[in-house]
Amino acid sequence: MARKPLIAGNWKMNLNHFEAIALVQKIAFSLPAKYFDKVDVTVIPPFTDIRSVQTLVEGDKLLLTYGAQDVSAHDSGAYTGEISGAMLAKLGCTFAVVGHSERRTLHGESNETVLAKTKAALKNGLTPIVCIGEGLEIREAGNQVEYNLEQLRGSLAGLSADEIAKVVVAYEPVWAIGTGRVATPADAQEVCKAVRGELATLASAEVAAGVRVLYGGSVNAKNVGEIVGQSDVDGALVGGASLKADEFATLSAIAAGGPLP
Ligand SMILES: O=C[C@H](O)COP(=O)(O)O
Repeated sequence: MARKPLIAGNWKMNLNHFEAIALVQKIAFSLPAKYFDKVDVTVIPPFTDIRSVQTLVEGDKLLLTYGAQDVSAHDSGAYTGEISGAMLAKLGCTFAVVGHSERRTLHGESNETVLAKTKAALKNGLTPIVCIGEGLEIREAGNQVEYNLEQLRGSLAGLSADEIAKVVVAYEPVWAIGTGRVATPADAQEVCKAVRGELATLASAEVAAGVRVLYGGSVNAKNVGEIVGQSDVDGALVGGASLKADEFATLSAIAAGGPLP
């Protein structure tokens, strides 16, 4: 099954809502409609920017989508600082990132938490981008496939095949995030292929063939072509390079198969 590539720009804790508007305007200017037949492009700003991005995207009928960097596992109530899936859906979000390694490491999120957030996203019609990824020690010991599949099983445990069909998986080796040390295309393919195999076991071969599996970790305009050229890599979760309009538009165009903007 042909899977449309997805380029998701995770801004992390960068850019206020004025800067968000400027960046989205520049990206949209560089990526006219023809690209969107071949690639889905989404931006994942901080929560405080989402309303401004919504106004711009809806007002100017832009074809890029947007999402959130996290979602609460809870529906509503006394959860200070949390943002619910219903709130994000009301803001027109398409995606919610769950289980990013920075949440797992810095905020102690377990697979159980990630699973609860994945369910909350699905319940509210958001597409969860479920992140998995090994640290350097695991990679150096050669246990990356086993480790990632365990995270995947834990993060999707008990979901139905229909639910799994609605998920995007992002493989992000922790040692490649923000370090400039990108995994080789073969490294990315190895784990993404194993992820697809595991999805076939968890759901079905048909579902696995339709789920988009992204790679993330120091992706930029120079390396994206080779990475998304791998048969089981369906796009990228981009951090640093998503903050530069020209570079993000260029790497999105490359994922679309060109031409360069
Ligand atoms: O979510 C994005 C990833 O953490 C990758 O970040 P990076 O492209 O800055 O390495």
